[in-house]
Amino acid sequence: MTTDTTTKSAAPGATPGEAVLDARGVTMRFGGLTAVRNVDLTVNSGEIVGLIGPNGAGKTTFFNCLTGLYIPTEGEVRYKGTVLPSQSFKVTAAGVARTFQNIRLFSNMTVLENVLVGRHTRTKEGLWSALLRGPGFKKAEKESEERAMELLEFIGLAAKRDHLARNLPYGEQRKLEIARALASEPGLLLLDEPTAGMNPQETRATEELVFAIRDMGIAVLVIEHDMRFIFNLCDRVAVLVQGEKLVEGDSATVQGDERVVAAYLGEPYEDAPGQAEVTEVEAAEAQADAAPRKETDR
Ligand SMILES: Nc1ncnc2c1ncn2[C@@H]1O[C@H](COP(=O)(O)OP(=O)(O)OP(=O)(O)O)[C@@H](O)[C@H]1O
Repeated sequence: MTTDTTTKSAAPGATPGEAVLDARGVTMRFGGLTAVRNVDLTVNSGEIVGLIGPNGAGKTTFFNCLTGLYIPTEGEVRYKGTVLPSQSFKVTAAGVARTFQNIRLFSNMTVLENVLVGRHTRTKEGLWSALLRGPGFKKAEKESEERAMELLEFIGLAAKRDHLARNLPYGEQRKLEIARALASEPGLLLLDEPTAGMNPQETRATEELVFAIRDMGIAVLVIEHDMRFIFNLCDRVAVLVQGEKLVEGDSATVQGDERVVAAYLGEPYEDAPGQAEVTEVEAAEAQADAAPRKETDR
């Protein structure tokens, strides 16, 4: 594989407690369907924030708006005070990394190579330098490999550095995705259902891993359906229902909120959308399903 180079830093670090992510009024429409409506969300440095909601609530769409996969129809997303660019590789270079709901590894590359790929936004050697493999390139390549190995040690996959990604058990593939995201040296990590398909033991290990990532100084925003995982892990939890933020608060507040229970059980709650709005959304969804979808992770 080609790579690399000298480490470049992302945006300067946020002061403890300052907003790392500040999303304001984010709205995403697909034709007549409003998948995300006027959502505000902040993630402060040192925080782990959870984003929950029933299926189809707009969680992944919101993530896609934060990471440049979608350009929000309305609203603004700032990372450490600066408006994020609208292309995903620039968002990663700015300091926001993510994993996907469906694992997206380079399955025919080794574990180490997958992590090295994640470092490309932090390297600055040009094409000629890489082709000529001069001393600058070799030094940078060595540094990059050392950093990749540190990350593999951190997530517990160093012994499998030369295994093909596709031969790893499912839980380890998910860990490798996290290591690859960390390789871009982010200040904010977005995890989309990191424990999907994991057994309880793997889920507990992932919980520990996310705490360790937070302790490294990386703020975390996580989508997850596993409520025990979310409520153990998160300093704050926001609940999306039908594209809107219904509630936000600490775990106890959210768990005790009857509107959240109602949203999950499908029961009506005060100010719930009326039947006319529900019918409108269903019609728009049917129309969106019939239309060709953009080639993204959904
Ligand atoms: N590219 C797209 N084009 C049209 N509609 C879309 C697109 N992506 C998502 N949607 C619609 O937007 C709504 C929100 O979907 P989204 O995947 O963001 O929800 P989610 O909360 O992540 O769901 P889940 O928990 O099932 O993953 C759904 O009605 C979905 O069908």
